[in-house]
Amino acid sequence: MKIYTLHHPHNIEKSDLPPLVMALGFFDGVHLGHQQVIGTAVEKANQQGAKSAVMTFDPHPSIVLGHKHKQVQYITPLEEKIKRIELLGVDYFFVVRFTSSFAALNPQEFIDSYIIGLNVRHVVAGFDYTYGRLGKGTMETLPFHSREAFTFTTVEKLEDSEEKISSTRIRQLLNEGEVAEASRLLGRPYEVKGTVIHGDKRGRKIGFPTANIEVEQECLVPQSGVYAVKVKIKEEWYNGVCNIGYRPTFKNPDERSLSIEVHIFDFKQSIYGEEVTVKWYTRLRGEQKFDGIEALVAQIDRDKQKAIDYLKKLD
Ligand SMILES: Cc1cc2nc3c(=O)[nH]c(=O)nc-3n(C[C@H](O)[C@H](O)[C@H](O)COP(=O)(O)O)c2cc1C
Ligand SMILES: Nc1ncnc2c1ncn2[C@@H]1O[C@H](COP(=O)(O)OP(=O)(O)OP(=O)(O)O)[C@@H](O)[C@H]1O
Repeated sequence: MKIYTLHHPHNIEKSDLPPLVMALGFFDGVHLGHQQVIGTAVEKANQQGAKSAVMTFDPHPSIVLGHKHKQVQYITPLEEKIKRIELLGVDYFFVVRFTSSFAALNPQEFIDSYIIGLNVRHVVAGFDYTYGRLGKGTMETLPFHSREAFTFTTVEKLEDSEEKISSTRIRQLLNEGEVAEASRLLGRPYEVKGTVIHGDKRGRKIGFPTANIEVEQECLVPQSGVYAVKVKIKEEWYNGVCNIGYRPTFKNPDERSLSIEVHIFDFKQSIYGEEVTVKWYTRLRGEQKFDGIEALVAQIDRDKQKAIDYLKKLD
């Protein structure tokens, strides 16, 4: 997949690009709805003998359009989004830097420069796609703004339980710890990349050594609690049980720092500094404050057994 990063105003010549069928959207998560949109673009490109393309933005428009202090947490940070979209067989990927000058373009200017100007012959987007300043351009205004330079396909709403599958809904589910439900809407287990860092080294003393994982600030960590997980270490997947939380049994409330730690089954290697991927399968319980180490250890033992039983069913 050929990747272009565009800063407004871009200086790509139309003649530098082949005829494109382009899917439009932010595509955080590359969920089942997005897969439908992108899959349609790939299919149309094949039919028309054109190349398939996806155009997305970075960072999330909400960072530029107002809610300044709100840090957006991504289901798929850009690198992961690129990887997922490439797997769908897309030929060209455009990331437009979402700056205030780009956001100020009116719908016709956006279409002229970023659609017609990039040699797009067919656009694919969902029923609720909007473009241009204040999102004034919609799929209804697209024929007018197209100047007959391209045709388009509107993808119908993909629903689950009579509700649109959306990035917002998946973020909400992850924030509620509903990782299994989120995974269903994503079409794959939810995963996050991170680095193994040093913890307090208490885990091995209580019989449950854990890999403490530091994740990028911008990626979404599910709600605190205990989860059945798989961890990828040096290209190999292992089963484990993960605690996301503040370890209230050991830490005072004023020391609140979120930790993500995985007790990996049948694993004894030292992996500090390794980059790992965690896939979350199901939430087993919420984090609790225990009266003593013994009660915590007994509970972790039960968590481990539950995770083993759950993950066994998947194999
Ligand atoms: C499966 C699992 C469940 C856990 N549940 C809790 C919990 O409910 N409450 C709590 O205070 N700590 C919980 N912990 C965290 C332990 O307190 C933690 O692993 C221990 O303090 C070691 O921390 P360290 O790796 O920083 O040394 C859990 C850990 C694991 C692996
Ligand atoms: N469930 C869906 N069915 C059909 N099209 C969809 C669906 N979800 C998103 N799309 C389309 O996919 C593209 C990317 O959409 P976008 O990035 O806004 O995702 P979203 O899931 O709707 O996000 P948000 O929750 O932020 O609204 C757009 O063209 C959008 O219309």
